[in-house]
Amino acid sequence: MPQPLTTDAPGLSPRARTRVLLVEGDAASARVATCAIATAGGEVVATLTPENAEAAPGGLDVAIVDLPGKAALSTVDRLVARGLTVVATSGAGSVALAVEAMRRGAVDFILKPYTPEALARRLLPRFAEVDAPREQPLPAGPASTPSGPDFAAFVGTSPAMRKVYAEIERIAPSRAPVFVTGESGTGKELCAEAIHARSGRAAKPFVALNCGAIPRELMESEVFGHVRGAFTGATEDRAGAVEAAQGGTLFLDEIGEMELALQAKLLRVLQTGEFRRVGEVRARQSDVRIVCATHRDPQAEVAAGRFRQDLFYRLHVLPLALPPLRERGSDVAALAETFLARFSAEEGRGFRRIAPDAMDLLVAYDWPGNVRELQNVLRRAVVLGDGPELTREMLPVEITLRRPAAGFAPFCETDGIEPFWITERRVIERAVAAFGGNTAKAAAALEISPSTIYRKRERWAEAAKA
Ligand SMILES: Nc1ncnc2c1ncn2[C@@H]1O[C@H](COP(=O)(O)OP(=O)(O)OP(=O)(O)O)[C@@H](O)[C@H]1O
Repeated sequence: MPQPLTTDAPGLSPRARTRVLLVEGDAASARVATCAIATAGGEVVATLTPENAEAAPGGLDVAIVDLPGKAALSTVDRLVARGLTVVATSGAGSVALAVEAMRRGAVDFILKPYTPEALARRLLPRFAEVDAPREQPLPAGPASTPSGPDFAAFVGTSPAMRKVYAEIERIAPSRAPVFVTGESGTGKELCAEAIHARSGRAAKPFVALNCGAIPRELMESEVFGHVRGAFTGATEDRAGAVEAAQGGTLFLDEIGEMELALQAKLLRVLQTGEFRRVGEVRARQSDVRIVCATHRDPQAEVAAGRFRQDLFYRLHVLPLALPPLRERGSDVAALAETFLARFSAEEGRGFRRIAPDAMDLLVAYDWPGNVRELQNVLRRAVVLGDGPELTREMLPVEITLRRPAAGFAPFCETDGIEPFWITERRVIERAVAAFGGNTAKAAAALEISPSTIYRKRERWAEAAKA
């Protein structure tokens, strides 16, 4: 009889944590999911591959089941029949499979690839449901305990973010579309999740599609589904994200990357609720709330002819602008401490605090890649170093170069010299801020084209992600 690959984690009280079965054939995904389960307050009792899922032990609360193909649906059936709360996961392009899993009793599905943080956020309410009287768990581990989120999954109490939280509360109950703008990594997806969770649709699916990450030729099928024979490789009928999100919320990230022809079809959904699977004659009726997001200036995209004006006005009913991290003051420190504690627990390191001079550098840095960049900096420091203190030497050079070190000679020849891209970025960001975030006006004042600014920003954000 096949044996579980992993058994009870030592030192965890089985009564205190949600007992989870992980059915996952891919070792890398299993590692990410295990981190996420611990962060959300669960305990992986067994990790099984889909082939040996029959070996699941008793006493489980939740099963997280990857669906590599149709055959795995029978595992969902068996686990649902055993009374487990089943959460399905699947790779891109498997939306139809996930829809079928939900029809068979799975309570949620989560598209891969996921980060540990994103998966943990989705699992947390499910774990809370199976053990309602239990207190909301905090990440386990040796690091200092983070204070937890301040609103939904957001950390931060700066005036700029309090305004965002109040707006989310106000707009969540409406059925109208929401248009979220903000630089890359500011938390636009988190925002969409918070809106969904506070809406009357919270019990229905939240489906996120990143239009920038899906190959153009597959996009229509991912959004609307297709029928068998619609194109080469379409061997069966498949539902798309609109159907998967039926009754719930569809989050379209990087909406500006959607082709104009597809934008017209989305407009029709917004006007009449109608859509067609690719290759299908009859129209279907949808009931989804659309939240979309872009890191670009949408008005400039409309002006440049890349975004349909009629669609823009249909979507831009409830606009929500997320401030860049550099405008959130002390949130940087709160976020850094939260991430240090979280990553230290996940990576089994003993970090407990950030040295004051390292914290000064973090707060002074202007974070072009925003919260995601801060996360990456902390993750890298935790993985490469060890505690108890995170010191300035553990920070990357673009952060430590920001200011001369204490005791730096006042007239040293190299004083104030920095890499060209840092100077360039400062000039551009200052111009954009001076024109209230209007990239087109900032570009005109700098006598460069707006696309140069977009390209450079993308490069800085990519560098921050690397
Ligand atoms: N205020 C916050 N508190 C805690 N975590 C945050 C906060 N804002 C963002 N994050 C985290 O930072 C990461 C980036 O956030 P998210 O994906 O929502 O950004 P985004 O604006 O959608 O980025 P992109 O434009 O690149 O798609 C995620 O892991 C998210 O959980």
